[in-house]
Amino acid sequence: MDFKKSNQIAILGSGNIGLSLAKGLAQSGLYPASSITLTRRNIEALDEYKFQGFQVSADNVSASAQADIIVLAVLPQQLNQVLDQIAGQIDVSKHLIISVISGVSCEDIRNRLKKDVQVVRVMPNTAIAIKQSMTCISVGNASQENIELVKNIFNTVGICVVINEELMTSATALCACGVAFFLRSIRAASQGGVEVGFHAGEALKMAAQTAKGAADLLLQLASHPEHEIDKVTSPKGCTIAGLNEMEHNGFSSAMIKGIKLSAQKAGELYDKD
Ligand SMILES: NC(=O)C1=CN([C@@H]2O[C@H](COP(=O)(O)OP(=O)(O)OC[C@H]3O[C@@H](n4cnc5c(N)ncnc54)[C@H](OP(=O)(O)O)[C@@H]3O)[C@@H](O)[C@H]2O)C=CC1
Ligand SMILES: O=C(O)[C@@H]1CCC=N1
Repeated sequence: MDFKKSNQIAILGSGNIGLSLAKGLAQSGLYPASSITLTRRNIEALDEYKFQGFQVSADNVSASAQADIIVLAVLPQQLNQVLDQIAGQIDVSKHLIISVISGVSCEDIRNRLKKDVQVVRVMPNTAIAIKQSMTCISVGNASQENIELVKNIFNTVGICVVINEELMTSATALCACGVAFFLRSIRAASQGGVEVGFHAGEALKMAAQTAKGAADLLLQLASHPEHEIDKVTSPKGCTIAGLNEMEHNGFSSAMIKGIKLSAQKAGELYDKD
């Protein structure tokens, strides 16, 4: 029997990232909707997912008892209550816990559960819904078999890398918050496009495809951004005029400072007590 497909997953906290993960997993075919239980307190908000074949529940305890993999996807400030609820159901010989929660270490989770259960920390982004996530994983105390299982899951819904746990808050800023940062820059480009003559809808589509092409130049050619920029900037041309104007206004500096602040904030989201 295929080990992975035999697993049941419970996603405790089915909000933005929990549902994005559920969609990506179901789309990938690795876990059918029927093998995924989605929980939240307001389950009426999950009606659409119930209709699609996911199991939905407001009961974290029974969802955890039935699952092999428990995904923690509530806000950091909601975590302790959930851990206290499910602690009694955790079976260290069966359960694997995957936490997507920012700023909470694997050790924090084990300490709260008072159990030496296997905990892996992952940082996906919302592009997981379309199998395009950049996901960072820190393996905690997981067995090699479970590490391979988690890597397989997150490689199926995007690309994953294993990193040291102390870099997880940095990964949160760069890769998870990063979706918002790049989206805002695409939105700003489209607003510039409107200023120079395009309707909003067409400007957004043109800006998004341009951003996608630029990213693919780096990913597909393993190229450096400045190398590709040099090819665009004709001498005395309009690209360098626009680019330098952006830099005079702090374009790179704003992105760097924003990522630094996000990473710092990511480390301050959880109150252990
Ligand atoms: N959004 C993102 O892009 C990413 C978020 N993260 C992390 O994922 C976590 C969730 O973030 P996000 O999805 O944005 O937040 P959301 O607020 O969208 O989702 C949290 C969900 O948890 C549910 N919830 C709250 N309390 C409970 C409970 N006791 N039992 C079950 N469900 C509960 C809420 O629903 P209800 O109120 O109905 O219970 C809500 O749907 C955070 O820790 C964040 O740091 C990580 C990577 C990316
Ligand atoms: O904004 C947040 O706190 C969460 C963590 C990463 C993305 N969203």
